[in-house]
Amino acid sequence: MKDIPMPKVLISDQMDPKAAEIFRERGLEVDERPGLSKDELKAIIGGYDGLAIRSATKVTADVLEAAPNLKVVGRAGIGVDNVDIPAASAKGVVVMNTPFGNSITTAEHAIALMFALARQLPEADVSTQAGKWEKNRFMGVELTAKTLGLIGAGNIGSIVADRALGLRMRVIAYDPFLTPERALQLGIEKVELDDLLARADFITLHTPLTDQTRGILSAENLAKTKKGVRIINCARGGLIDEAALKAALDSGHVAGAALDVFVEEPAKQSALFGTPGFVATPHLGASTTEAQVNVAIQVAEQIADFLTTGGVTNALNVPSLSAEEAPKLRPYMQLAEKLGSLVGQLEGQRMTGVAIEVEGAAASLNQKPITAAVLAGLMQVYSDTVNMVNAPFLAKERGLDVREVRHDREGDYHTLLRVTVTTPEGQKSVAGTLFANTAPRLVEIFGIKVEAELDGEMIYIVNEDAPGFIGRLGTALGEAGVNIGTFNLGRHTAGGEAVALVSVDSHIDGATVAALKALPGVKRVKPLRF
Ligand SMILES: NC(=O)C1=CN([C@@H]2O[C@H](COP(=O)(O)OP(=O)(O)OC[C@H]3O[C@@H](n4cnc5c(N)ncnc54)[C@H](O)[C@@H]3O)[C@@H](O)[C@H]2O)C=CC1
Ligand SMILES: O=C(O)CCC(=O)C(=O)O
Repeated sequence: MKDIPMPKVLISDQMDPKAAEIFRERGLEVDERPGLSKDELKAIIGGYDGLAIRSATKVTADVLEAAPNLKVVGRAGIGVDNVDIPAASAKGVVVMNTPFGNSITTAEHAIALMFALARQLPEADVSTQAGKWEKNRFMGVELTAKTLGLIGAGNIGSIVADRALGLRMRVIAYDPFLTPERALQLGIEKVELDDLLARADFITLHTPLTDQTRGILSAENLAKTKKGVRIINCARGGLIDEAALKAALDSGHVAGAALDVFVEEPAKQSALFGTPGFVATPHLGASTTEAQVNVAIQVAEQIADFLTTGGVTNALNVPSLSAEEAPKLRPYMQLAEKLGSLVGQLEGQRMTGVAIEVEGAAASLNQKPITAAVLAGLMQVYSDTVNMVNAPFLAKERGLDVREVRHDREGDYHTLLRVTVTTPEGQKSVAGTLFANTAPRLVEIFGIKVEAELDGEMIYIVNEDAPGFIGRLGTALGEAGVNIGTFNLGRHTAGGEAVALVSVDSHIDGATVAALKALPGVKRVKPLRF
């Protein structure tokens, strides 16, 4: 028996040693190579199944191009702006993050920077250590009873709110996705952006960088802030217009600004450096021992789960599938991929829509991975590098209308999966079940009942049901030197249209297809491969 190679993971950024420990404990090979240049990464990435990163490694389209074996990228942290997710999806690579492991730490950094601004701690420290003792220079402001404006009230923003309320601040938040119920639960006031800009004594940003949030603190919006406002950004560079912030600090409209993140990182130089009231840290938001242990453990567990069990947690481009669900769903996903592949091979690129129906026991399962598996089978007619990750994107790109239907009733089978495609001639459907809950079987093809395993090389034949046909078919295959494995037959009515699904031990070449087509009563011959 051939040995299955052990999956290999590359850790390409500085990461807590716990990550490598977990990979080894889970039976994976791991290399730790932080600080690689892009070319060095491209030169070695081809040998890895998994990549564990923080923010320094840039997983760009050309890095992905150099990684034919890569299956998963795991970000030990939250922001994935250093990963080209559309390119990863197109290549079938799962992208995961660890959305909670460093939230508390980052919220604490925002609070630390708020105190640093309120009491000018960095400048006071430099002055004092220079022997100046400038007690009168450093007059601060109290936080109690001040208004803190959160832009973004997700995981980190909510923790900042909680800590700020503990400091007896008033907290207002601008977040279009914050529900009034959640705001009430957090004890904060949901406001519009202009209201926040006008009212806040301190503003802290906690959104991802998107087309909607880029430059949310633009020159125009900075001008709407209260004179003397202090601004903190521990989220992403690019949320604030850095030139406009510099001007607002110089004019004294903004009393202080603390940035942990910059448009260009590493920020080795910036017009903001040296500006009075400006505080900078080098993207330290997540840099505590606790947070780094958390994210290292989480990312390693998630990557190891995926590579060893198929479990998918915190993925950004594929439906989640817990390590507990994965073994239960695996036979369904095999069945789904086979049915998708069957109908794709038979209908080619003419399909405009697909409906995926689950019935009986299958209806109680997470349907998203089943759908993705059907599409992975179906879309093989367009690309031979398709998998569950890129198939839904490919289907969308091709304008395929995908529908999911769930029937709680049980029909003839305790569990059934039906794939119906829309073609120029109408709807055509195939259905399958699991024997003994594990073995995928085709039970219906285009309205005809059959019972077949879809495996290896097969031939699909449509013929007129007439005596002697099976003998002639067997003879023709024998003359072509093709050995038959199994023979599965089905028909609408006696003497009507019949189908044969024949599994064979070797590839069916064009000459054999032609010989079968020449048999009396044969309407269609299509070699299949699973
Ligand atoms: N400095 C650092 O080291 C770290 C930075 N971060 C960054 O912090 C940011 C926030 O992280 P989380 O709170 O975990 O994310 P999250 O996804 O839990 O919260 C983001 C919030 O932003 C809101 N939002 C989205 N678009 C918005 C818009 N146009 N205007 C206002 N609000 C909007 C969302 O509704 C959501 O509530 C991310 O960009 C992340 O990358 C996270 C960890 C460490
Ligand atoms: O890994 C880091 O140090 C940065 C963390 C971060 O920015 C994030 O998790 O979004």
